[in-house]
Amino acid sequence: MIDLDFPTLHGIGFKQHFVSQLAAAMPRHRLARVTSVQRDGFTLDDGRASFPARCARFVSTGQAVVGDWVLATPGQGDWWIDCTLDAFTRLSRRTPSGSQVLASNVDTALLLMGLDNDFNPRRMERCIALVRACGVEAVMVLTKPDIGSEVEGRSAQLRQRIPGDVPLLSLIPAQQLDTGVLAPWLGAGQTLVLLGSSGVGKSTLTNALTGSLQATGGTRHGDDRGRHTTTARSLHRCPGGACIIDTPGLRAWQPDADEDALARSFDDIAALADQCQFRDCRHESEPGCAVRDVVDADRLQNYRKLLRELRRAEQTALERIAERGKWKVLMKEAKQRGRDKRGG
Ligand SMILES: Nc1nc2c(ncn2[C@@H]2O[C@H](COP(=O)(O)OP(=O)(O)OP(=O)(O)O)[C@@H](O)[C@H]2O)c(=O)[nH]1
Ligand SMILES: [Zn+2]
Repeated sequence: MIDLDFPTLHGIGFKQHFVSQLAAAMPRHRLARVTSVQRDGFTLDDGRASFPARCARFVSTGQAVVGDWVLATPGQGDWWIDCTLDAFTRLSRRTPSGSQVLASNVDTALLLMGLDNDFNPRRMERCIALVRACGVEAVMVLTKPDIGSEVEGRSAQLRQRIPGDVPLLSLIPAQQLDTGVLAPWLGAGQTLVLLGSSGVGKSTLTNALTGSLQATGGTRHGDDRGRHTTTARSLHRCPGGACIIDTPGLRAWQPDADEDALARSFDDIAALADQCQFRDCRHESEPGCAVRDVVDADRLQNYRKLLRELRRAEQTALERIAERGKWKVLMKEAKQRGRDKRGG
């Protein structure tokens, strides 16, 4: 077992959860957290100092991501990561080739969306589903209230659409007074990740909360899109003892969820569906539907779309081929019927 300096480690997000995994740790081991990942190495922080490290040959480089806790040993003038501790949350998204872990050991995700042209309730619903499927608390943060349009209408529209237990805040990331509303999530030992499109204000908010100086960028004229100023994820410490993970703007938000996890982000639909006249109601044109007239039509459509994507992603390549084959047969039969009709 190694000596653990709890107050120091707590300042960089260490939790009781990891203690049982340290039974086999050797005195030569240094316990530290990954604060950034480069092509050929990592930056670690043990609460006292930040230092570079590399992955020991038997540990795969992709294994440790920002937010992970690792055990490193010294050797040949470098620090080497021996193992990664099991995380209590792994924030991931689905990608065409499987899934990608964005950050580890995160308590809260601040989902930033601009009240300018960035505003997009469907994307926010996706984002909430993605975060909740990973067991991370979602908090919605609307930025650019000073330059956005229809600010009040848009905020009210979102409040109506997103699950009631997701807090919704609005702030200007650069203003100290504004960022005070985030205090409930910034307790010592907490880790937050900032997610949102490029240019929405993630790095500006990181700077305001940590007092550090991340590069920030402007937005493009005309469409308010960002310039992808941040290119890698990185973990920063706040003076109050919380950690913030800044991320580059994401374009694709594919929840890495199963149907149950997705349904939990749309639990208003599931609850109402219990009252539909037909148990297999698709909430389209069936009589006695309890969902259609109550749930926002666009929200319902978005849920269906997410469900379709998820089912498709869960299909194996063979199932997809079989499905295509089934369609081909059906099309052929339909064509034949057409020909028969014309012929006879
Ligand atoms: N007026 C106004 N400008 C803002 C607000 N939030 C962010 N900005 C500006 O928007 C620009 C982009 O902000 P960043 O913090 O770099 O955005 P980002 O989300 O980190 O962008 P990427 O690093 O590209 O992912 C900067 O010029 C900020 O000053 C806001 O609430 N109001
Ligand atoms: Zn129905």
